[in-house]
Amino acid sequence: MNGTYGPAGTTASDAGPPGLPVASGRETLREVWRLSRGYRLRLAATGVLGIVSTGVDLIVSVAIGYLVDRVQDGTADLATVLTVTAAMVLSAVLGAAGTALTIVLATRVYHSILAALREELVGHAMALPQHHVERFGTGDLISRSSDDVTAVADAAPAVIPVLTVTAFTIVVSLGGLAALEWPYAAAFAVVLPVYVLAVRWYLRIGLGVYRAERTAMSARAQQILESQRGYATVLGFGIAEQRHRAVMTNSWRVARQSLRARTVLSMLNARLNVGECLSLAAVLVVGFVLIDHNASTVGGATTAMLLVLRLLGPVNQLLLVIDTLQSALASLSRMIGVVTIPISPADVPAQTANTGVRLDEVTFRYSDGPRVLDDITLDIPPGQRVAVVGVSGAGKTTLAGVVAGTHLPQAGKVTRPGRTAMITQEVHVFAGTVRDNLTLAAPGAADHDLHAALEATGAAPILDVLRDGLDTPIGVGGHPLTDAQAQQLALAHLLLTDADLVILDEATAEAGSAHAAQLDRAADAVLAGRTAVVVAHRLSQAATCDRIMVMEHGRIIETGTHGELVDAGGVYAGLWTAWEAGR
Ligand SMILES: Nc1ncnc2c1ncn2[C@@H]1O[C@H](COP(=O)(O)OP(=O)(O)OP(=O)(O)O)[C@@H](O)[C@H]1O
Repeated sequence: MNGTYGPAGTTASDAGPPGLPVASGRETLREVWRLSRGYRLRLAATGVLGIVSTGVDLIVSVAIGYLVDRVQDGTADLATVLTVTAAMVLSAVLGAAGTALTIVLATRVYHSILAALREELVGHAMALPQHHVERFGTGDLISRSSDDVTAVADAAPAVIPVLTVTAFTIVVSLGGLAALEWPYAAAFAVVLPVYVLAVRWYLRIGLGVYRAERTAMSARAQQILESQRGYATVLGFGIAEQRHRAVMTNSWRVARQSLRARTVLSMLNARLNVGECLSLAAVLVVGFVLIDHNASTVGGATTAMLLVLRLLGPVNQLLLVIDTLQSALASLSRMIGVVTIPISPADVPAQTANTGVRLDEVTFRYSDGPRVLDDITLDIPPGQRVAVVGVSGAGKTTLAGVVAGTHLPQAGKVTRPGRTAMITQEVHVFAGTVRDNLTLAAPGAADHDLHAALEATGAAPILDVLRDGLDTPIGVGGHPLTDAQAQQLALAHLLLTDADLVILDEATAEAGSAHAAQLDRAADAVLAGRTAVVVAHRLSQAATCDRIMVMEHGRIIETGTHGELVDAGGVYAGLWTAWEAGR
């Protein structure tokens, strides 16, 4: 594991629950350097433009010094003043234009690299085995791919102009001071440690404070998410008050961390004021001594003061945006932390060209809980449709997850075809049009394919009630769909993906209802000609499968066709009798 787990830089009391890894400074730099691969030429060109623009801009300070000397020795005439003024205006305009262009170019590269990182983050998060995500908490993952990305993106307008201007101004101004008279550069250099110490103090304290703030925000997001997801449970157990208190506690933690961050910022400001005062005084004293010894002119001292003043502005601004920079860096290290989680080959189930499924002595448990799947071995030949039945809690959904590859077994081996698709009990409708939802995993599908899939799964009538047919927005903010419609749409989507192996773990539908019959027909259309594992909540569905596996306490206790199992008079026969009686 590359990253360090848990919120770096926080005290035990701040830490909250263990989270996804946070990348160290070195890892963050390495990853950013790697991501910048395609942009390095542009970055170099931006650097050259920045240095030239800053150099042109500094001509103003030199020109003012020159004018002071000409006025002092009485050689300044109107033509000289006008020429120097024109040169100053021109250099100021060219310098400003060049700096603006530098900032635009730097911002583009910044956002391109950020977009590449976000793509990698989302891709990596999707590839993480579900048990990883469950262990660390989806709230943290969501916070990193939303809040943290926003923090890094929002930092751009504040940070990039200052970073670009400061970096080039420091280099060019120090060079200018040294070229003027080295003692001027030395005077500034003597005060530089005050700034260095201020920055080091802030980096030492600030980074930890900002990470703690972000971590507290993640914990709060996780709390709120869990309370919302488990709303029915919260109401059912009457624990709303308790959940409310937990969210309040986390919100206070966020408030405390934010207060700490702002206090640290005020203390930084005080240090900056001291630095500014000392640098101006140092250059003034050096200028006085040099003029006194005829080693510099008044114009030279004026230029030196102007250069130092120019230097102080960006340096102070840089330290002030370190606030935003720190926050962005903390977010960046959290984003990169996800990217650096290695996905070992063991996390990816073995794939086979064969379209069948094989499980060899598979054992699975959730975290440190008891075994939910206990030494399961099974072989599903290509094209066979297998139903998994059993009482609630027997391990059916878990088995489906292991076959689909979303759960990684602790022991044993799973082999499945590459093109696998699954419908779980929670069908999610993405915000977008019906077409967007249907083509998510089948981007090349034409409209007539979409209509055919909807027809085959009995979902075509959904379009009749939608104003713009396939173009109607659904999901969050769009036309609301019933659970049954969402499920039918998911089945149509599954049909379009043309997977070799289909795993169905649909939500239960009341036996004998029109909805149940509809879903059975839709499932039939989707499963035709494919290898399939069906978690059969309706035994009518199991009865039509080629083979039935009965699960109990994480083990397969019976297997056979519907007829064989009914005749055998075992557990399945009992379930079937109860089912028939309930219809
Ligand atoms: N995410 C989880 N974390 C911890 N334990 C879990 C998790 N999901 C399921 N379990 C436990 O694993 C066992 C098997 O659950 P599973 O959902 O696989 O059973 P099932 O047969 O599909 O039940 P149902 O028909 O009610 O969906 C149960 O004891 C359940 O409490």
